[in-house]
Amino acid sequence: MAIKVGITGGIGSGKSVVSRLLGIMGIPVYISDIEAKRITNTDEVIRRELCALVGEEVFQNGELNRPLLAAYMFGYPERTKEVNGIIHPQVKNDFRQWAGQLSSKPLVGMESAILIESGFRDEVDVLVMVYAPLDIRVERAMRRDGSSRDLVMKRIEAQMSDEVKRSQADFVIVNDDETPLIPQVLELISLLSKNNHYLCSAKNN
Ligand SMILES: CC(C)(COP(=O)(O)OP(=O)(O)OC[C@H]1O[C@@H](n2cnc3c(N)ncnc32)[C@H](O)[C@@H]1O)[C@@H](O)C(=O)NCCC(=O)NCCS
Ligand SMILES: Nc1ncnc2c1ncn2[C@@H]1O[C@H](COP(=O)(O)OP(=O)(O)OP(=O)(O)O)[C@@H](O)[C@H]1O
Repeated sequence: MAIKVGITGGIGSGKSVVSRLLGIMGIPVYISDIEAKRITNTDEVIRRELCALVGEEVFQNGELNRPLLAAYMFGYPERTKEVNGIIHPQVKNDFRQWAGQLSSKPLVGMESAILIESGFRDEVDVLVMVYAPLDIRVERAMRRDGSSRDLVMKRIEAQMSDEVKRSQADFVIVNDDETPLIPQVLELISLLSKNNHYLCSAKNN
């Protein structure tokens, strides 16, 4: 049975970078943002419920109108809760199926900015928080998405505070543009893979 590692952290903290490093090290990672988008575009129940909540225009030419949904929900906590309530249960089912197919792997990951808020804490065995100071996160997200500060701040307000995230995490990876990132990821992997041996002995083959 694979050990399931949750990777969380606020927008711009560097979860995707950490997930990419894990991927390079042979650890499959379920990227919730990507999978949530795929599921939202293909699941008929989600489509029907989102149309009923937001309006038919939330899908355009069969595809989710992301800027429209983002404008509808971010900045309105009640709306965010309703949208999450439509999408997240399906993501949870999908993650379970995905992880089930990879049960022979020693480690698998699940990345989500809102892993705890969406009720995924119990789906993972170990929770890692990727931390970066707020000002750095905002600058990174603005640069990456070409977004305004206001848009980034609205998303941050829809996410749990770093303090609460940290209190639920087992490990913290600091990604503050100063602390070297790769040694932390390597140490995490080696800690979680104590009984796994990837390297073959040259003598015994
Ligand atoms: C609102 C949507 C359409 C906006 O799409 P867009 O391409 O602009 O953003 P993207 O999905 O790449 O998300 C970027 C970042 O926004 C933040 N974010 C996304 N969804 C949420 C949310 N429901 N609550 C808080 N923060 C969120 C995360 O930090 C995320 O990494 C999209 O984020 C979405 O469908 N969200 C609902 C599904 C969801 O909760 N996804 C998050 C993981 S399950
Ligand atoms: N250590 C780093 N050095 C240089 N750039 C970095 C570093 N960490 C992150 N970045 C850059 O900052 C931006 C945000 O990082 P990333 O996409 O990994 O954040 P995230 O936590 O996945 O955010 P989101 O919640 O929006 O998905 C990206 O453009 C990424 O390349």
